[in-house]
Amino acid sequence: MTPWLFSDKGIMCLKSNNIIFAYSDKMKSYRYVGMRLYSTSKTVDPKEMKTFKALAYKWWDEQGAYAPLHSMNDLRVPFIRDNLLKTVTNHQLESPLSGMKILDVGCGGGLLCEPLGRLGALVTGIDPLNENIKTAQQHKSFDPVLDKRIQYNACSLEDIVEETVETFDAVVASEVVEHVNDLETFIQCCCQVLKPGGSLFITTINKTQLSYALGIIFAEQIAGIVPKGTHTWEKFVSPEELESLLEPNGFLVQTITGMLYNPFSGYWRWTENTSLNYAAHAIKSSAPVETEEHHTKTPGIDGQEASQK
Ligand SMILES: CC(C)=CCC/C(C)=C/CC/C(C)=C/CC/C(C)=C/CC/C(C)=C/CC/C(C)=C/CC/C(C)=C/CC/C(C)=C/CC/C(C)=C/CC/C(C)=C/Cc1cc(C(=O)O)cc(O)c1O
Ligand SMILES: C[S@@+](CC[C@H](N)C(=O)[O-])C[C@H]1O[C@@H](n2cnc3c(N)ncnc32)[C@H](O)[C@@H]1O
Ligand SMILES: [Mg+2]
Repeated sequence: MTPWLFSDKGIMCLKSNNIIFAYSDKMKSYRYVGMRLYSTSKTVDPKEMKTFKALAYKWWDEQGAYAPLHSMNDLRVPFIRDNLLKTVTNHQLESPLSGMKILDVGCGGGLLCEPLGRLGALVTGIDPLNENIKTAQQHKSFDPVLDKRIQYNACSLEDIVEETVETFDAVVASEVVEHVNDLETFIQCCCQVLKPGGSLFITTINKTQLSYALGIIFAEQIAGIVPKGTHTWEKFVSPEELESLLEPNGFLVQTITGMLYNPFSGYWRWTENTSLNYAAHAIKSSAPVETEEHHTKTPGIDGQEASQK
């Protein structure tokens, strides 16, 4: 990673712990400028960061604003585990994901990192918002086993892509893609950090009239299941749009299946109906991507792709 920022204060250097320094020609040294509040990048929307910052210390309140994400673990943890186990020949019963490296992008307070760590996986959780990562760090530190298996980093996906090319067996982006800018770049980065044959797991909200009525009007304005202003319907992603981004960017879609939230019980169930929430599993193709012109393309970011006849 080259942690350089360019600003009206000259070239600034981002050191670890998100502390920003600026180089002073006069003093011939770096001086402290301040703390970075969230990672800026092509895929991070500053408006979204403001929304999430307001709730950054509420992640582990099981009855609070993130209650539906706590109960979603009943579906998404077995979904990830079982699909990953299809790719291995044998596994330990007690820690079936032992040895697997998982990247949880947009991990928030670590609600999904922790159960994946308990299944034996080595989990890297990243989130652009410092406050989320602080909450996640603090929570895992209560459990010495998880403390070793999980590492957190306050950064965007683009920040780590260069140093983690083909590193992970799985990338998870749960309830994240409807909050990102430039979804294609986001998907391309997911592809780059995955090993060939690695798995991408996405859960999100479909872009339908029903998701507007129930996901925004009902869930936010009427029932208060999700805080007001959490979601913007225009940013919702349909399974068709997701597939149309995954397939040309090096993925083979395996499964797309619906999830239905029962607001009375607070629990989720699987359904064939994908008109509200859904989960997707795609595998990074081992072969290079074929483009329309029959050129061989290696997926890259910012349109930097190797092309050969
Ligand atoms: C205009 C207006 C108000 C219309 C509403 C009228 C109305 C209530 C119509 C109901 C129609 C209906 C029942 C449709 C269901 C469609 C369907 C697929 C039916 C299947 C039938 C079936 C199998 C039923 C089984 C029994 C069951 C489960 C019954 C419940 C039915 C029901 C009422 C379903 C609606 C559930 C609901 C309110 C869904 C909201 C959808 C949604 C997108 C919620 C977001 C949930 C979420 C991901 C929360 C986590 C989260 C995320 C974020 C973030 O930033 O992303 C932030 C947070 O704080 C979070 O908590
Ligand atoms: C609804 S929360 C989901 C948290 C976690 N994945 C879970 O399910 O418990 C969305 C998270 O995505 C993060 N996020 C928003 N935009 C992002 C982006 N462009 N890249 C990575 N994470 C992002 C937010 O900071 C927030 O923590
Ligand atoms: Mg969301």
